[in-house]
Amino acid sequence: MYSSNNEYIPRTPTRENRTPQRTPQRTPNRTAPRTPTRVTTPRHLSCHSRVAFKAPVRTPDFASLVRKEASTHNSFFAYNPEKEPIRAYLRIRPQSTHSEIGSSDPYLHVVDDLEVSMTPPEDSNAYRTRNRAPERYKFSKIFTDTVSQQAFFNKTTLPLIHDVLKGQNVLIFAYGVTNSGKTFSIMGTKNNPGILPRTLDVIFNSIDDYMSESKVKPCMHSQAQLYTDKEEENRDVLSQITGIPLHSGSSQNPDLWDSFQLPTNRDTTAIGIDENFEYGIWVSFAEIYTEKIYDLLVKPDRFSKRKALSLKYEYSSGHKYISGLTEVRVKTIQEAYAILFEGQKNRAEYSTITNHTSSRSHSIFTIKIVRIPIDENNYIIEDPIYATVSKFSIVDLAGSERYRNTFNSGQRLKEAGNINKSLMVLGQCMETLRLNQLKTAIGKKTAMVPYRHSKLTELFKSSFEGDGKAVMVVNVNPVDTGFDENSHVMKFAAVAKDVATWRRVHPKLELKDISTFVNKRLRANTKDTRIYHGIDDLMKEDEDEERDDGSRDDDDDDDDNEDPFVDNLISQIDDLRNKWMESETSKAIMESEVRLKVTEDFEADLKKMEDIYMTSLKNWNDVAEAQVTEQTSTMNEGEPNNVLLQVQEKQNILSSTIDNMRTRLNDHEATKHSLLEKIAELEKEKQKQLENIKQVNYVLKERDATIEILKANNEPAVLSKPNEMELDSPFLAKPTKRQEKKEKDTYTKTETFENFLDLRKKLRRSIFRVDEYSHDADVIMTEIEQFEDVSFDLVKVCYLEPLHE
Ligand SMILES: Nc1ncnc2c1ncn2[C@@H]1O[C@H](COP(=O)(O)OP(=O)(O)OP(=O)(O)O)[C@@H](O)[C@H]1O
Repeated sequence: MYSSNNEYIPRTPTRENRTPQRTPQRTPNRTAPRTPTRVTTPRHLSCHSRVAFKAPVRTPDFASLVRKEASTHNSFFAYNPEKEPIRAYLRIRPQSTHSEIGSSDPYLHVVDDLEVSMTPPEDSNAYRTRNRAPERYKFSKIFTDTVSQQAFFNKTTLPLIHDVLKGQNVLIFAYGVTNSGKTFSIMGTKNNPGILPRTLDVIFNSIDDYMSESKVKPCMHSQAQLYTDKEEENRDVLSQITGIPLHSGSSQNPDLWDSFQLPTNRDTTAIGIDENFEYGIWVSFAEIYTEKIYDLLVKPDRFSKRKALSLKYEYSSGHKYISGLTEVRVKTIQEAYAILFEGQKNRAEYSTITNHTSSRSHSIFTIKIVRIPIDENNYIIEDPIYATVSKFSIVDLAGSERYRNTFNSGQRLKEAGNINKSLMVLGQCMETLRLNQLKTAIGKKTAMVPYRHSKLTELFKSSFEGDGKAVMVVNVNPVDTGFDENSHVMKFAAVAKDVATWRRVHPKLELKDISTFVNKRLRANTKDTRIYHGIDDLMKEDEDEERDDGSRDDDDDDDDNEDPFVDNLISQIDDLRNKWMESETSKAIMESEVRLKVTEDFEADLKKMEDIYMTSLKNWNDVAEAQVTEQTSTMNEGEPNNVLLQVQEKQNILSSTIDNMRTRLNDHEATKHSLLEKIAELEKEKQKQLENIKQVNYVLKERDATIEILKANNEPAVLSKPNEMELDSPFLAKPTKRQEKKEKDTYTKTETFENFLDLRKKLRRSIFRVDEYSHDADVIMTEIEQFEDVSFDLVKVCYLEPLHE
């Protein structure tokens, strides 16, 4: 189980009476001898994804049905993804006795168990080109130079062995620059073995009596199949590889393997296994060099070209595997070591032949564990369809230093380029996976991860994408390696650590209804029930070191029956509880993120609305202010505000206009009335005057007639005085003295008067022929008007009106 900071926390021991023994041999004082029906509890066995059963039916062709279903439907496998972050463990190499002690201060400081800080020294590129502040990096756990191989293995790898024996796939890889201690961490030395030999030790220690003899073997990525007849004949692959004659009893005789010089300091740990299975162990050893995959269990031949292997696709799982890679069954730890050493020897020979150091290639040691189920009656189900395959890949990567610092031409450059390419692609994959996680969290489309750009990532795609755990060991050598190189390594680790892989949760396999037609073999009742001191005991020591509170689980006292199956169940419950906690936590985090997002969105919307409102308000204010400013600028102090005055003035003008209009309307009415009255009066007056004019005309006509008569008689005209009626005429008003004088003159000045008459005649004529003499009429009128007291109006009234009548 793992805490939030990815630290492996050992399950609290459930039995107090377990002794923390470290011998690989089982203690002889085993209690409760095993009966063929070992477990009475209904068994729900964890099974690998390849085989999933809900309720197997007793039909002869059930297995073929399952096979068919498995090959056609991926949905057949229950898929329950769980978050599984990549753990990154930092290991700091101790200063070697040969290395020069630098004059400057060390740039790497361990802050605590989880964090280091790196201060760029003055001679580093970072100091010259970037921020000079210390860089801080967090890890799942930091191991300083004093940590032993055993402690390092217990913390980093032991929990993974537990997982792989339970059917999970695991990948552990060491990353760092050359000479940083990768090979030391993975392989170790004869007296101080590293992760890989210890893993083999623990697996063999744990499996012990449950080593499978079945004919089921692993194939492809995670499939199982039976030996073919031909393979059956050539089963001694191990003997072929190692050159040591092998016979059926060899695995029982470790003396045969003495030449391999087994490590002196072997790991004696054994962990609890599920005793409902037998375990077959298969190992392989490969190398990736200049983007080509080679089998390290193939003996080098100086005279023929080394054969590169290809990656192939396993349809049912969607993952890739190295096609044609030798997989050897190992039944004892000696055999396993023999294969390991053989592979290492071949690697060294290859590097001599091809003139490269082994640190220029990636080495991949794979342990495949085939679990063969045992049914309630102690029968081994020897059918590959019921077998599960899990694998533990241990990878020692090539040095991550950048080639421009080390190489400059030819094969070295190509080699370095390819090493850097695969490591660079690994980094890109990690970065893309990390970004994809973020994108998924916010509902964005994810990017394609560039696994196919290198063999290394293509092969381990499955480990980063839901087919097991991935663990990274980051090695640094702060004394001999420069700041820049290690900073690069740290940055890679920081990205990889943020990647959460998703792993399958295997469905349960119910074995009690298994078909009678399945190939079964009664399991030899080899030994009594064994007592193992499992991972709990092992971790107890570390726990005591770390947590000195003296607390122990209460249920230890009640738990007297030693039953690995119960242990397993408890372990599963613990795991489930942790997963439940994790899922609850992630759910809560997700909920809070959603809430935060919704709140932020709302806030953003409100802010937008507020902005729009404020902007328009500001615009209005600006306009008003501009006007006021304009006015103010032209306004003297103490003067009233012109805008206001203008408005008031406009209002006043408007109301006075309305008043005026109203008054004028009233006046107009009054004027209209008065005018109408006046018109009526004038009409009356006009009538009256017309009457008078008629009479004057009549008088004048008479006078004319009289004058004509007188003229004819040459008698001086004697004009009678006008009568009363004539005197009443406004035109013949009572003459003034001057007028009297004038009249007198007129009468006396006959000639003038006659001119006048003449003119009058002309006038008559011209008016009579209006169009023809209109011009003359005007002239005449002007002349007439020259006479005193004679106006056009008078002439008109006197002479024209009668004409029109
Ligand atoms: N934790 C350690 N304790 C003691 N010695 C160590 C430790 N780590 C590394 N060394 C020693 O440092 C030297 C270099 O280590 P190692 O060969 O493992 O480096 P490397 O990173 O694998 O290099 P390369 O990439 O070239 O293979 C070895 O002599 C090794 O024994």
